[in-house]
Amino acid sequence: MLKAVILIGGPQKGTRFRPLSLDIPKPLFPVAGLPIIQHHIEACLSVKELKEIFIIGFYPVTQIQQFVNDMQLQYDIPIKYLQEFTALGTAGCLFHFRDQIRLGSPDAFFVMNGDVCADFCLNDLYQFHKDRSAEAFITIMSTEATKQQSLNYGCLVLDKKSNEVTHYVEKPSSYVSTLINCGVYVFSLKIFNIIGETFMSKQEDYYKSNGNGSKDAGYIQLERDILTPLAGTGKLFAFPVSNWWSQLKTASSAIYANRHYLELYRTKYPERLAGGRQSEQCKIIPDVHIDDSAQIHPTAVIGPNVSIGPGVIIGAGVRIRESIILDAAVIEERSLILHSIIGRNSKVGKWARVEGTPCDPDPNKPFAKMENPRLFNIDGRLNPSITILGCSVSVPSETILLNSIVLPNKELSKSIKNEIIL
Ligand SMILES: Nc1nc2c(ncn2[C@@H]2O[C@H](COP(=O)(O)OP(=O)(O)O[C@H]3O[C@H](CO)[C@@H](O)[C@H](O)[C@@H]3O)[C@@H](O)[C@H]2O)c(=O)[nH]1
Repeated sequence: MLKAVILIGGPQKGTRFRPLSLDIPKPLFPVAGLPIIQHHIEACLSVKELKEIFIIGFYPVTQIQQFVNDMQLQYDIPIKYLQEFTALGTAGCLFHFRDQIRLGSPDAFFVMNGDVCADFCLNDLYQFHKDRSAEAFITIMSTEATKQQSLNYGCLVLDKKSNEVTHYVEKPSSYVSTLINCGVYVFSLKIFNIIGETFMSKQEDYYKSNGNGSKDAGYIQLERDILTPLAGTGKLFAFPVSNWWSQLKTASSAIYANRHYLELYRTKYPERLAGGRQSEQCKIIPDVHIDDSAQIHPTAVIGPNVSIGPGVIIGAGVRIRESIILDAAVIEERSLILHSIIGRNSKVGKWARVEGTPCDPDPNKPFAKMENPRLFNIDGRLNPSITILGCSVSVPSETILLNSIVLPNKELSKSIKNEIIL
């Protein structure tokens, strides 16, 4: 029997995802029509032996429980939200809830960062771990990145024959390896002994320092406190994959993830792609997901790589490409939406143009990943990015919004370019 844990952090995390995370916790932001972590749950369901899923984070229960209830109804598997009283770190939270994870003695459990998106190949990852179950405490799913981008991730050095991780450095300051940690793992239960030892030694340090230790003794980071010392001991392995994988840190990466999840639907869930009834309504350029309750005018042209949420209304002659339109948004006739996210309940008036700049990985660099730039560059100017309208924003007719971010509940009165409207 197997279990899975999805780590979602809390409201203080995911700041680069604002303003989209202002009215909805980032892990629940819809990409390709589903909350980000629902894609994780679906990946878990593809593993036959997997019998229970835990979502661990420090968001208030009220923000996550409805989603968990919906998932329980939709899928036939127990799913629980375990709330940390404070951030305990990526290993500290596993240790804190170890009794629940160990219950029923699973053979192993998956751990997945909630802020990655991928064509998760959990069955293959588990098979790899199982083949080494005598020695492996942890198997890390890993992938290649460029030399420069690898510095933003956990970097692994492998023994080529056995795939044992001989060296691990989290976000190194200079080049270590282009093989990076994807934030998806299989853990054996034995790992709790190792985390336990780290916990005890941190506690001792804390008491010795007379309570003046910098971090809470319960705060244990998986990457620095566990993976780094475990490398080279024969207990840490890596499973390199070449499937699509990306981090989901910024709003731009949501557009990128949207495109890839839609592409995966072609083989895994073709029924989620617009076609049949929807294609009779308007012109669809694949891949597109349209919620059944959306109303699309027959003369609109939608796609490629567009997701349209519940209750959205799209007027005559509207053109939408590479964008996410969230619940109950209204796009009035003849407007154009490119590389943008339109927040829930927002309204774009007639003949308006809402356009952003894509931040896709450089196609000329093999293994390039999404850049996740900060909002502002070193000159204090806004980095070009997708255009984002927070929830309940109103854009007047015949205006242009270019590379801009508009916070929730704003009523714009004119065109804007490279601006943040606070
Ligand atoms: N429950 C819980 N979750 C947490 C906590 N801290 C972080 N998380 C969650 O754990 C995941 C990792 O978050 P970060 O700590 O921000 O790490 P990172 O910069 O994303 O880097 C990690 O992921 C990379 C791959 O995306 C890895 O390459 C890197 O080595 C590392 O594991 C996120 O989903 C975040 O919400 C915590 O205290 N508690």
